[in-house]
Amino acid sequence: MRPAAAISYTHVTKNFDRVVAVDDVSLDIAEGEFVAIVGSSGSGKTTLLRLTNRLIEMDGGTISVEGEDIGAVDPVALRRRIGYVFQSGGLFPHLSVADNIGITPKLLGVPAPEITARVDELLELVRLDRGAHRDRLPEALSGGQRQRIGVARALAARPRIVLMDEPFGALDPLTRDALGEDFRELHRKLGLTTVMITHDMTEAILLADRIAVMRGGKLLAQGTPAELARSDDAYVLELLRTPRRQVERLNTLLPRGGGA
Ligand SMILES: Nc1ncnc2c1ncn2[C@@H]1O[C@H](COP(=O)(O)OP(=O)(O)OP(=O)(O)O)[C@@H](O)[C@H]1O
Repeated sequence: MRPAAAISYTHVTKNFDRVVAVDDVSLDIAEGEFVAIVGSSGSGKTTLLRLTNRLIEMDGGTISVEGEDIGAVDPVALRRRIGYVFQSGGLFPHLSVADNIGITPKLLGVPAPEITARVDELLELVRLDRGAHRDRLPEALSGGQRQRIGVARALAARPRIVLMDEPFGALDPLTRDALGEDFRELHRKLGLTTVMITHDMTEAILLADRIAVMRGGKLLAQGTPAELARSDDAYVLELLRTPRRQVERLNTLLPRGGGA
């Protein structure tokens, strides 16, 4: 028997007025899997993620998380079981780094000394120096540091599932690469199930086990990069052509055997 999916979407639909934001999407995400959702702006990626932890409610279909229909789970309890990393960190500007990271444990009534220890542990996990960062406000951090704090905050209540909405999109390429690699390692080390939205097919191929492609609210295709390459959908193939073209151009333009 196959193990229960960590997240299972069955015929999920969400409308906003006359827009069908998510249109009959069915997708299973296995425990421990890293899945990237790729698609252009407005294809329904964020809506699908927000339906998963009941930030918004669906109009049709079902979603189950760890075998439980989310309709039967209290939304607040559900959100504590699922970490969420927002596009640009989504940190509270008036709270220090430590208070941002510790906010969920605080709401859960964890005693202050335990929160302090957990914050330190999380800062270490996301590779930020505790002394230098604990008491800073988000405005005093770089974009990459803010995203690291966003990841630490999402992990504070020890979720087994993490949803990430274009977490590395606004970063310079080197920081983006480093953070992506670091998160992939955290995903492995902590045994997480991760769903990450990205516009960038190269990032999806490099980080995810499996890629789901959305367009106009529909799930067009899903599979490993090699499986997607065998798709007969023109849009999916076009998405895959971009990373290949980049590699070919880089191979032409960058002399091999140098520093790069
Ligand atoms: N709260 C809302 N009210 C009305 N329409 C909405 C709302 N949220 C999303 N939509 C619409 O639903 C569709 C899907 O939006 P969604 O944000 O899920 O796309 P996306 O793929 O995440 O886009 P992006 O990559 O730009 O974040 C879009 O047409 C959007 O305008």
